[in-house]
Amino acid sequence: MKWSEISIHTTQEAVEPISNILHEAGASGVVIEDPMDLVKERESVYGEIYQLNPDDYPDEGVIVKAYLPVNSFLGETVEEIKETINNLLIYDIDLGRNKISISEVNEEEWATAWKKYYHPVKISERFTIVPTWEEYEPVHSDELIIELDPGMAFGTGTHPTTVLCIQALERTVQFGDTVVDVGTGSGVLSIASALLGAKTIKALDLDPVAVESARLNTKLNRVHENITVSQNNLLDGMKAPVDVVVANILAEVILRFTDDAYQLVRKDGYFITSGIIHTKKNQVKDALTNTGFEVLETMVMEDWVAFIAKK
Ligand SMILES: C[S@@+](CC[C@H](N)C(=O)[O-])C[C@H]1O[C@@H](n2cnc3c(N)ncnc32)[C@H](O)[C@@H]1O
Repeated sequence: MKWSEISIHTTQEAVEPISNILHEAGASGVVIEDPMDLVKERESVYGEIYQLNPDDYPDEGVIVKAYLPVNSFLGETVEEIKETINNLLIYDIDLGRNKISISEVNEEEWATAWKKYYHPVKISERFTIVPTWEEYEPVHSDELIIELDPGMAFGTGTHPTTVLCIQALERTVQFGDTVVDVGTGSGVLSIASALLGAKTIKALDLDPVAVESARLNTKLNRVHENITVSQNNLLDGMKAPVDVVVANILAEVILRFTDDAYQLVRKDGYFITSGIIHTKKNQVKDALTNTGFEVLETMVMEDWVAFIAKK
């Protein structure tokens, strides 16, 4: 099959919403070329493998690339993507150069194109994310390893919004807990919860591709007996009090279900929210407080914010 590569030169702030737009338009995977990745301080003592080539990165801004199958709808799809990206300006999202280009790649190139950017990364005190195709020897005996093949779903585990969630889970999840993961993507947060000792986890996503990817990854990590993956809109139909609800979704989406999360979480339980761009921080914080949650912690990484809220 022929694939078309759509390449968007934008800003760090716009990466997340543009990635979502590309996924929703049916893109089969997203590659992010952020020059910040080249200068980030790394804790090399932990033995991660970094093989980043500066030639692959822009001098300024960020390039988001996605792959679309070449078919008779391609023209319309690209126009729709351009229009939806331009609409982000309404939300005051800086699009930078907003230069969009298209080129053709064959399936073989596409299958490996994004993998070269993805290597084992130690993302928190305890967790290291390891792509399934890499060999990795744990450096510490108490290190927790998440093996991932995100495939077409969001969630390589290394995006700041995901890292913040995993760090928040480390601080909240107790042995035997019940966790609901809203917008599970590759399943990474559910897998992290299971490795931290949660007993019953519900991993939910609207996107059937994510559901499939999460199912595969829960098996790869041998935690599938604790995790039920289902296609579901937000918290629709969820009952029984739970200890932790975690959601790494855009701020606009979080605002839609803070009330449902409050109903679902038991007293003294937690609601972890991430995916919040800095400019939307107060809006989400106010919504959490107005619903009845107490915001215990505000965590920040690059332009992203996450909250640990308690009922
Ligand atoms: C930013 S990704 C997070 C993936 C993963 N949890 C992580 O932290 O890396 C957000 C996910 O939310 C899903 N999503 C978006 N809207 C949703 C909705 N209304 N109900 C359930 N899932 C939704 C998307 O399909 C996507 O997989």
